[in-house]
Amino acid sequence: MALTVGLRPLTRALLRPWARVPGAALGRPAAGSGDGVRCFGSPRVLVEPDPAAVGVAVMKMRNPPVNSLSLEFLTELLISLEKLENDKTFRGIIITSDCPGIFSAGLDLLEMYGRDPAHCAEYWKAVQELWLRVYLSNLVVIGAINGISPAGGCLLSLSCDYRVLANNPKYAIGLNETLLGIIAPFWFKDVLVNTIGHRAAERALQLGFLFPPSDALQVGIVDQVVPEDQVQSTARSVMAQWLAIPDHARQLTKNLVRKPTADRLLQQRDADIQNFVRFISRDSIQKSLHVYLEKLKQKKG
Ligand SMILES: CCCCC/C=C\C/C=C\CCC/C=C/C(=O)SCCNC(=O)CCNC(=O)[C@H](O)C(C)(C)COP(=O)(O)OP(=O)(O)OC[C@H]1O[C@@H](n2cnc3c(N)ncnc32)[C@H](O)[C@@H]1OP(=O)(O)O
Repeated sequence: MALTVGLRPLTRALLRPWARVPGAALGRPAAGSGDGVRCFGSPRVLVEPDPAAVGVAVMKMRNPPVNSLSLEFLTELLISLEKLENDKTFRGIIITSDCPGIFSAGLDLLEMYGRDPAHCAEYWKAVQELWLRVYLSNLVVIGAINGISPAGGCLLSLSCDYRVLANNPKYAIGLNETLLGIIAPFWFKDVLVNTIGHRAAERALQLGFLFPPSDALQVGIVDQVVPEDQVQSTARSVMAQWLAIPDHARQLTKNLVRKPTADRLLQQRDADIQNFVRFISRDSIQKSLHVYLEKLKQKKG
């Protein structure tokens, strides 16, 4: 899937061979990777082969303070995902967070507030790309959700094949866009409907539900809820179960199930970008984002 078509110099620069990132070339331990484990990645994304599971990589999101999906962060995630897809030694990825208490705070609001249409278009293209890359991945993708996961963070989780959530009441998950005065685009909606059903999705989307773990399990937005210190080990054991299936049969089946949903976006990506730019540029929407960002600041007292 072409990554750099239509992207501006900034993003193309970021997409240059990731090995530019000091110490992060494949095979050399990246800074802070500890005991020389062969890993790679970039400043905001650390990818480590799982020492206990052959063919499995753990992708740690580390864009402090809240793993908000900025354009740079999205680009680094895309680069790491592409490398894993192209490295045939990997069959599965566990996506998790290195930011305590937060899986991902979702899309970076500052990429959508006070930005010109060209930037918003570039940003939305990267958001689309991340979803398509994860949702259609040939790898087994398991979300080890070790923190709160609103909106874009929930979409990332829903795009995995399986979701393990830590049993911490603070770690709510959901598409809460209406609480910000905005909306989830149709492909966010489609993935939620596919996961929890039409009526539950309709209610959750309109009310901007953030489901605490027990409710998230009950409605089906996650597959398992476990004690916080068992999230990674549970993700690893589920991965082993999924990797016991022959890759080609599992990949063909995943594609059979997911391609119609992905095609709805693939057939209208430019129109979706234009719709996003028109919508997000509305004065009323910009005002809503301003109010929400102010609330976040006031929350800190
Ligand atoms: C009719 C046609 C329609 C066409 C439609 C087309 C498209 C649809 C249109 C738009 C699509 C939008 C889809 C949007 C998806 C999203 O993901 S929007 C983001 C939603 N995220 C949230 O609501 C989470 C907001 N954050 C929080 O609730 C909290 O920060 C927290 C994650 C619970 C963490 O709390 P805490 O640990 O207390 O940390 P702080 O709140 O203090 O935050 C630390 C700093 O991080 C900043 N921040 C937090 N979240 C974000 C974010 N998402 N983006 C940017 N920045 C964020 C926060 O402001 C703090 O910054 P400072 O330290 O104050 O600088």
